[in-house]
Amino acid sequence: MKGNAEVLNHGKNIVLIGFMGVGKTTIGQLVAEKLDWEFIDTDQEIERRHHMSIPAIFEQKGEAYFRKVERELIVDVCTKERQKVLSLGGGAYLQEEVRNACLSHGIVVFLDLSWENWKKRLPSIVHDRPLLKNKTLEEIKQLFEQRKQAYSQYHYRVVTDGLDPETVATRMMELIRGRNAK
Ligand SMILES: Nc1ncnc2c1ncn2[C@@H]1O[C@H](COP(=O)(O)OP(=O)(O)O)[C@@H](O)[C@H]1O
Ligand SMILES: O=C(O)C1=C[C@@H](OP(=O)(O)O)[C@@H](O)[C@H](O)C1
Ligand SMILES: [Mg+2]
Repeated sequence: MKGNAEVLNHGKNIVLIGFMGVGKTTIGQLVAEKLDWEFIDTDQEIERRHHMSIPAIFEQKGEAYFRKVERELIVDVCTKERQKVLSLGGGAYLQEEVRNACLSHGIVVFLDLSWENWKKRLPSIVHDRPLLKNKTLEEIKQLFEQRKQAYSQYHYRVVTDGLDPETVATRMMELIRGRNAK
């Protein structure tokens, strides 16, 4: 499977989108390993460049600053790079410029998880997601529902309910390959 860039999308970047905690970082890393492509997680890259954690950036520089940096990074990668697997932060795709860059230059894969299964992950992810802190479950559910609209623009959707990360990654690659083979 490795080094199969020309077969898979002619080397177009693969972009993972979806709500916080659905598995973009985990699955993106796995897909990149399988393809032997470079993996870029926008949050990890922003943390690396700032020598700060995402919660610290939100707290000290504000969300507007974070959104600007995130947008610029994604547009840059989408327009200048190839053979990258790019996992976005869950809120990035709400910005029109981000959606346009990803959809026109990359293959966008939406990781979809039901609310019922997502809820079970909340305790393990809440500590480093500033937007989930100090919110009731009902408020988080509203955010989950509101964001569905933005995530509806994609090339492929993978429903991840009941699937372990390895299975999700394999399914995602089969989907993309299938399209390319047509
Ligand atoms: N398919 C899966 N099944 C079970 N747990 C998962 C799955 N994908 C990710 N996780 C777990 O869910 C949490 C959030 O995953 P992460 O990759 O950080 O999501 P995101 O980048 O979308 O916020 C992590 O604890 C991760 O281990
Ligand atoms: O949905 C969001 O607005 C955010 C999602 C996070 O990334 P993950 O989706 O990887 O958790 C991170 O970018 C930040 O906490 C904001
Ligand atoms: Mg992530």
